[in-house]
Amino acid sequence: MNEIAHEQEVVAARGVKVAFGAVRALDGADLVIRAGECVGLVGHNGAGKSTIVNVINGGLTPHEGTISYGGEVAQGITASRAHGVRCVFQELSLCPNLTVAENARVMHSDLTGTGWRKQALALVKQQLSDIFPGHTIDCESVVEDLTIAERQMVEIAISFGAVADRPRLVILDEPTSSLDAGLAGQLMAYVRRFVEAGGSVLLISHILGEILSTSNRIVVMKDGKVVADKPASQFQTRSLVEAMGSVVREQGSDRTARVRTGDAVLSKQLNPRSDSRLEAYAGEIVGLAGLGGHGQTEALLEIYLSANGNWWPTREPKMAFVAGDRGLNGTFSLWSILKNLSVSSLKALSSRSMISDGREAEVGDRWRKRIEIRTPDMDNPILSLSGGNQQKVLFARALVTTSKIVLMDDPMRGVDIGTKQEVYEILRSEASAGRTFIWYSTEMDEIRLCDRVYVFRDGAIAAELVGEEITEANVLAASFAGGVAV
Ligand SMILES: Nc1ncnc2c1ncn2[C@@H]1O[C@H](COP(=O)(O)OP(=O)(O)OP(=O)(O)O)[C@@H](O)[C@H]1O
Repeated sequence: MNEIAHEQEVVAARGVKVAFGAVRALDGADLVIRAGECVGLVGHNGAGKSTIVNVINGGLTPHEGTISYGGEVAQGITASRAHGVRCVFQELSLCPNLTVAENARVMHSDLTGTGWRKQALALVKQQLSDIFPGHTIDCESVVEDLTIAERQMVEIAISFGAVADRPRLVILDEPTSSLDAGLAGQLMAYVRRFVEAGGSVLLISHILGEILSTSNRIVVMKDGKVVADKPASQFQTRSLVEAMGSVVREQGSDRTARVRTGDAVLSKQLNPRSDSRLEAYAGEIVGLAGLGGHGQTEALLEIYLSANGNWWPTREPKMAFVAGDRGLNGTFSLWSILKNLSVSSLKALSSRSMISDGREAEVGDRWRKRIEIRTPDMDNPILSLSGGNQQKVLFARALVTTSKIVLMDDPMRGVDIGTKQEVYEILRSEASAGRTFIWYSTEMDEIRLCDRVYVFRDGAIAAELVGEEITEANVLAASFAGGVAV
């Protein structure tokens, strides 16, 4: 590869400061990205990663510091686009009421003329097949009919696509948060090919394995500053976690020893066409695994609706639900952080139909400390929180209820490793106290924490794994037709 091209600076942010009221989102951060490299960007929730992305992408003007593209100081979205910067945002940004091809047109303004629709269709199809060979997305469908994983794939494909000018830097903010391991692997392989051909990628992820295996260089942010910037080969998981300011904890293996007692607290026939019955017992953590989009979310929704069909709030709801697609069905975007947290327990926080402000604030304060929701004030709007911190609020919302069963739809999307470890411990202690969790996860590390796992394939349960049978090999074998779990 050309050594000069390697050294070429695509984007440089120097001494960048951005404040939102009292919050210093960026406090003098420096980030340089050169041609032909994948830079991994990691840091705790609220460290400033999405903010620096917005600055580089030209959507946010820094209060101090400079941005240069190819050595030329400039600002704004037009300048960043002109220099080949593309961004796949953490909160996906496709227009839901347009088709996949129409969304490609929105992103690529040079798709013009009478044949633009055909061209757009060809562009996305080609790009999707290059990145995710074997995908089954219909590019003529309207985006709101796609699953969250498919939307993520489409947005990635559109960003890497080239019409007149090729992308020079593609920023991927949590690109695999909704993708299963197979799709995530395909994307990481494509990133490596793109970088080898001279392109640049800024990869933000809380899944440290993919950062370590894909990046050439890793930048660690903490509290709005860059605290480490070294070749990826000089980091291992432990040193990376420590650089982020967290502590690596050993995962206990006691979950495998759990003995089922009493009657099932949940027993549900899922798919009338098959004999898929999902059961759960008090104190169990039941995992739903398999390739993404094979019916796990639908199963959770079916279970939830069968218990809460009338939608009336009750003092002791039987089940709570942690949404994975927080933008679509998780957060109330015009409400405060506190109201978003307390909305599922209003009955319990009220006396004589009046909500007790004091009790609500006390609950908010307790959970803010327990899972470190990073905000100076719980009355701030929910959208003032970083993505991972919003997800923590949704998690707290479910745990605050007295529900005996908690359904979780891939709830750790974008949550940092320190908090994840905290949440895993909360799950264990709540399960020991008799709560039941039914947990769909796209991460194998989380599936391993479960007592029992149902592997889904084509909308039905393909296998049930217990204790030591819960291995990646068995989950993968059961995920594909013809595979046999041992
Ligand atoms: N529009 C906003 N208004 C107020 N505060 C904001 C706004 N956007 C970001 N912040 C704050 O700036 C800080 C940095 O947020 P940012 O989204 O950059 O973090 P992050 O590192 O991307 O976190 P995550 O891993 O959770 O995505 C956070 O404390 C966040 O609450």
